[in-house]
Amino acid sequence: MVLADLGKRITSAVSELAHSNVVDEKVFDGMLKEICSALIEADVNVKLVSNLRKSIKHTVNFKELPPATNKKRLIQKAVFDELVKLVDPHSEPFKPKKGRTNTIMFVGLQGSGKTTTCTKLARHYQARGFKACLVCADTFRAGAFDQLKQNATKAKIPYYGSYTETDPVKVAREGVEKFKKERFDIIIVDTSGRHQQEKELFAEMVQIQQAVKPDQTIMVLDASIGQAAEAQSKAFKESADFGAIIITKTDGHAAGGGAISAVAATRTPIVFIGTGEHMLDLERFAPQAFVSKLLGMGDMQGLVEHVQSLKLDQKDTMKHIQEGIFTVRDLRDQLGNIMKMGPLSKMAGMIPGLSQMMGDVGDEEGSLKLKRMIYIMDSMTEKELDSDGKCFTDTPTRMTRIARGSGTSVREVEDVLTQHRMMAGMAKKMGKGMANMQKAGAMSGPGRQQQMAAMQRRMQSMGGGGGGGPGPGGMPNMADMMKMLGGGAGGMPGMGGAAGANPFAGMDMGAMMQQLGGMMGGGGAPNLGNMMGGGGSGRGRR
Ligand SMILES: Nc1nc2c(ncn2[C@@H]2O[C@H](COP(=O)(O)OP(=O)(O)OP(=O)(O)O)[C@@H](O)[C@H]2O)c(=O)[nH]1
Repeated sequence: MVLADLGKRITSAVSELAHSNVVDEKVFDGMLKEICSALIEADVNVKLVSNLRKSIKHTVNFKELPPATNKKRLIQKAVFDELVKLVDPHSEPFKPKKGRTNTIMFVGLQGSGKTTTCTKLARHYQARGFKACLVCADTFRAGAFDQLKQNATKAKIPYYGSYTETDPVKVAREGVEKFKKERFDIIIVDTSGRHQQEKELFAEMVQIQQAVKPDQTIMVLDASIGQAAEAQSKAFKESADFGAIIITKTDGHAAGGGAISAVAATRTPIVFIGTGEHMLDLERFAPQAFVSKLLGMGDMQGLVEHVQSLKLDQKDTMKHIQEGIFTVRDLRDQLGNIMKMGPLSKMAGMIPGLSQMMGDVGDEEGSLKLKRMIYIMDSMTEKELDSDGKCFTDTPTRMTRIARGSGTSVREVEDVLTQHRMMAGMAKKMGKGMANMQKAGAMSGPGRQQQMAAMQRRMQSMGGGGGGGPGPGGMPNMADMMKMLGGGAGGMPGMGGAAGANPFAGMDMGAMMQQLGGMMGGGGAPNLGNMMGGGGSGRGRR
């Protein structure tokens, strides 16, 4: 994604400033210049870039800074805030409510990804307990209904459309009426793609809008639209006043800045971004998290949401970890879950600092490695899987048997077992941490308050706002744990600051990175844990 290159350039301009001994106006101007040319090259509208530059200069007001000010921090914060402003129109998007019909209509240029995104969005709401369905009002493109039907069937979403009716307004009206009667919460209407010049098609779009009276109209924009975005989105806005934007294909090679500029041109919020062709490749867009991710500072909230939406079965493993146990089977289940989460590069983008450090370890290489690890564990006996791994050190011939059975090498089997040992060690510490937490939960009076306050402080020291801390007694889930690891979502993340100390000694961000780095054969990313400032235990090979 070229947006990532933009992020890297901005991050490097800012960190150059952070590393220079003297921060004078010349250094500051140099940084601003680099940021602005990076934005312009990424197709962000020139006028917007110029405004951003003025705003940063105005906020920092270099000449009048008192000598004691922490200039670096002030400048970093100003850059972060202005980038957020660039993608934040300060208007709340529509939020669908359960128990009533919410009609959403999609509009956009031909081939922008409307049909695909309609299904992604329906699936998104379905996964969150809404009764969702799709209506195909694209009678213009041959095959449009078939495409929607195929997508909807795959995602198990009810749909409506017609092979014979040529009037899209009629199809849209009939579809919405039918699903309203059937008490669907979310009805998504897909319309045909059109060009700014096609007057009749624009008129037709308005007629559909009048017929179905959508609660929200969403414009779909392809990230590759470039500088044309402003004119196109304005043309749509004038005809069908849309209230939200979804940018698709942000995983492609487009600069993406044009689509970002459309937000400012129409003062409309981006609600989601499409990050791939798969049904699950839809991410909720939040200005702060987006900029945070763009600058390689991660998006823990996004990660938590993503993990929650997958509804992974973590019960057994979580129960084990709570007890300080981690079996070989737990490792296999966790790796299986990681594979479900989608490309590693996507996950890495959400974890602070990881995408930059992952370097050249490609998705393919990473997932091949994971698959081989799973093959290895699939060749183990049930007893071996449920063990703590000691049986392999006691009888090393087991490793030869497994290597042969899985078509891998003894060295790879050893690697899996090393990985398991490290995670088991972490689980043990984690188990102790949980036990302490439960003790604090069971306590009453000032003792409990003290313990809880101490825990809260430790979490806050990890860099984020801290989200109120874990509930006492209740079983934590993977998402909660990730929240703890990332220091909770919300709050301004420290620019360039990696996660710091950790509530469970040894189980820290650094260690987790090391695990991920290790799993992917992170030869190119040595000692990720230490680089992150965490105290990971080091990945040793026997
Ligand atoms: N890589 C990637 N491809 C996407 C994304 N969203 C959609 N696509 C692809 O873009 C192509 C066009 O998508 P469609 O959904 O058919 O586009 P459309 O806007 O409905 O097309 P019209 O009906 O002609 O207007 C398809 O091949 C999709 O798989 C995305 O976020 N990333």
